[in-house]
Amino acid sequence: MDTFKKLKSFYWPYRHLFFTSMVLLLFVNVITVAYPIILQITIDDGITKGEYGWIPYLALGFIAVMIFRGLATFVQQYTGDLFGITSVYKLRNELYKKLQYLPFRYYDNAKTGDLMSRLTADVEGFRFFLSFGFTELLRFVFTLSICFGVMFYYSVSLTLMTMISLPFLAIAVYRFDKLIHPAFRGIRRSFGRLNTNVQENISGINTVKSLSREGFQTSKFMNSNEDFKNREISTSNIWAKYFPLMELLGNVGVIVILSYGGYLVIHGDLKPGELVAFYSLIGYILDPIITLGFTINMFSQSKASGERLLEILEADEEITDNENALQAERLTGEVEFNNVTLQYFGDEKAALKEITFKAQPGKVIGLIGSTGSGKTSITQLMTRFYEPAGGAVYIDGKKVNEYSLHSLRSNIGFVMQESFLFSSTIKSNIAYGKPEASMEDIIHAAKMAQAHDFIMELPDGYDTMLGERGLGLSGGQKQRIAIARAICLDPSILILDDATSAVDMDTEFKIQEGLREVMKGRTTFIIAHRISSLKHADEILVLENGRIVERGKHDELLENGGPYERIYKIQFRDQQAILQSQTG
Ligand SMILES: Nc1ncnc2c1ncn2[C@@H]1O[C@H](COP(=O)(O)OP(=O)(O)OP(=O)(O)O)[C@@H](O)[C@H]1O
Repeated sequence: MDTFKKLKSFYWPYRHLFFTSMVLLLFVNVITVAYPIILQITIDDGITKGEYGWIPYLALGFIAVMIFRGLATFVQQYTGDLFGITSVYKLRNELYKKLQYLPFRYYDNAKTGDLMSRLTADVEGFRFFLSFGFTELLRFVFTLSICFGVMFYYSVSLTLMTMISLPFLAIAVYRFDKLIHPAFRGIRRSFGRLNTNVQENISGINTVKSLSREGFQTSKFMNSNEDFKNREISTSNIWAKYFPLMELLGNVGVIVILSYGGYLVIHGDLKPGELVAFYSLIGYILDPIITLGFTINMFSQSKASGERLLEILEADEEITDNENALQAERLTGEVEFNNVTLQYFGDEKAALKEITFKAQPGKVIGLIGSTGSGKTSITQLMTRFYEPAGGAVYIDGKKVNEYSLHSLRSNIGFVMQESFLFSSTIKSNIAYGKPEASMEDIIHAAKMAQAHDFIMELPDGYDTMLGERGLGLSGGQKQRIAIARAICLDPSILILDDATSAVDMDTEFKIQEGLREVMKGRTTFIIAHRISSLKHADEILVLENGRIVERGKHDELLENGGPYERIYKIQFRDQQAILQSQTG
């Protein structure tokens, strides 16, 4: 019940709907028990005694009871459903909000398909229980207590005899629950894996097709599907074994009524009408007892779903605003790293070691080094995507964690290696970080990013709808829109992480010409593999294995005889080779 207790804040505010539904359920149960009682009176006081005049009145009473019951059932089901739907609406919103604020570290280990199945199938499983499961559990309690009450009133000994099989039934139900709960948890996990497979396959369809791995992907999916199927089969086996057993044990009561009840009637210890009423009552009791398996099953499923939802809700947000966080309107953009170390979760060695540098406002810092040397990691500490394990990062003389995340990040324009474009218009993609931006701001940003001309050539210009992940644009065009997006923020710090790697040299040159204008008054970090992209930087930091191994201006570094010079020579040699092949 811990899961339900923890999720209480989502359904408890709507308890009035739940209690209305429950009171009506009790009412419906009481009325239901009136049927066999009316039947008993009709037989014992009407037919047996020859008082036929009563029968039309009893029939009318019966119709009235049925109408009442129908109305009560309608309202009871409606309020019960509303209870589930409204609770889950709030839960779904909360889950989505939580996902927005979870740190990058969470996503490093999470799988999209699995998260999707939590937000859909698990939420739905939980709703189903709130709407129907609770009601079914209470129906069980109400029906059993009311029916047994009436049965005891008619005959104590016959009631006790009908209860003979109940302890066995209880054992069967208990064992069923013990098996079915883990089985359902397994099904939910397996479904999450299945979703992940589909999602990854669709997202990576280019890679799959270009490497002709369709067969491999299909068999990978088939394995997951097989696992899902096997789990479903083994769960349905549990059902198949226990359901008839529970039904059989329940039916022992019917046999007892017919044999022992018949004996009592013959000896005049029970009236015939009472025996008929008994027979109907045991029918009412058996139904919830037998479906108790189904209800428990639903309970188990929703408990498993609730646990998976709680895993998201309870995940540590880690990187949040500190108390009294500063709301900096506009930073000047002085960035300082003081002996910073970074260790990613699960990694044995540090990704950054003893990083120390200071970037004055408006300066351009170039970061170069082999892949995995830590260039991106440096920039991700400025935006607080991750926290350093040692040392501190300062912006405008204050530690980055002193600012509110919003004010910090809205001062930093980040163009990533692979920026994500949403399936909406180009205009709204550019203005994504600054929704209040005017059309002039958007066009200005696009012009700076050398994107305006190609946007104007598109049929709907800035109103062109982009497909998912920017489908319909070339890699270079997507990147230019991403650059425009960062510029649109008018940030005081601009980070270009391999931002021009997807464009040709000519476009790169043009973008850089434009960026030179953009960089004015902003501290800019350029991560690049091509020396040509950062040779004008005020300071170049050369990284190797998470350490700064060289620093200085382009000309100074060329004289150093270190890694920078080596990279330059390789790239220069390549250029020479290209030129020779073109001229020669
Ligand atoms: N989210 C992460 N979780 C765990 N390890 C990570 C994560 N991101 C980066 N790393 C590791 O940290 C190290 C530095 O990575 P980083 O991305 O900063 O390098 P980089 O110099 O930007 O490389 P590239 O030029 O390929 O982009 C690498 O060893 C990488 O494997």
